[in-house]
Amino acid sequence: MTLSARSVVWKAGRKIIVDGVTLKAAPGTTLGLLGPNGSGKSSLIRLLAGLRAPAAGAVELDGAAVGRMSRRRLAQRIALVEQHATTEANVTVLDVVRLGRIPHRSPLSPWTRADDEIVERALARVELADRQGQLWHTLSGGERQRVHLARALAQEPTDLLLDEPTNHLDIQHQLEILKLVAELPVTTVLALHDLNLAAMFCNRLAILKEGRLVAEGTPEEVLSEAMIASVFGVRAHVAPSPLHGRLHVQYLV
Ligand SMILES: Nc1ncnc2c1ncn2[C@@H]1O[C@H](COP(=O)(O)OP(=O)(O)OP(=O)(O)O)[C@@H](O)[C@H]1O
Repeated sequence: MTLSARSVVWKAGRKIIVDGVTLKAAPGTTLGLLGPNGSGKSSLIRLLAGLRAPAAGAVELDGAAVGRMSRRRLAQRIALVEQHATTEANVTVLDVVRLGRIPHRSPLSPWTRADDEIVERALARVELADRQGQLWHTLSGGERQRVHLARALAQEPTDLLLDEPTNHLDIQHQLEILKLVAELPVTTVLALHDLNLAAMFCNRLAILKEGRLVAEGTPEEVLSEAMIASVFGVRAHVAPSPLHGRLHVQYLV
């Protein structure tokens, strides 16, 4: 439930990509990772998911080193949706979402009615219940993204890691998916580019620049005009929205 990175370093060859990041996602938090292209968001998410071993530091889940947990145990706890998540061509939507149940079943345990219900619920949550039989390769980019989120929901994780989960979605689905994710009773870490959506749906934000964590806190603590100028090189006006009260960023070009 508490996923944390302690002084985590990851290198590609000799180049330092994630540079000593210390970060904790408290239970139930929706933590947004923000930063320019190439700042290390995806790399950090893969470290948190246990897909990569840090060159230094540690990633822990409830105090246990993620690197020492079995793949199966890890998959029972952490679900990951990657930025360019793909899957084999000749499978249906239902096949993909059913994959989410694999970590919870042993080779000898039969598929149960409960598994069916979990899969159906996950599909309904992303509004694709009526597409169960459609072939994966015929889906649009946004539909694929929603199917992968449904697969992650069917996994019933305690911790959900999402790399740009809205990049292919129309605005209605961006809002719906982020609302759904923010309301889930799980810890979520998600990489986002849209500062306004981050302010609306995340309780905490972590800002990366050149692999380093340069700010962490509530949107109100972190999303300042000075931070946007220094990290993103963009002038902006930041003020609470009179409509919904969350911070609203307007860019000045
Ligand atoms: N396996 C690798 N080999 C070499 N360089 C890599 C590797 N993986 C990542 N990088 C580099 O590390 C940097 C960070 O990449 P990463 O994908 O983590 O950034 P990001 O913040 O998610 O970017 P974006 O917003 O563009 O998705 C980039 O410069 C990338 O080219």
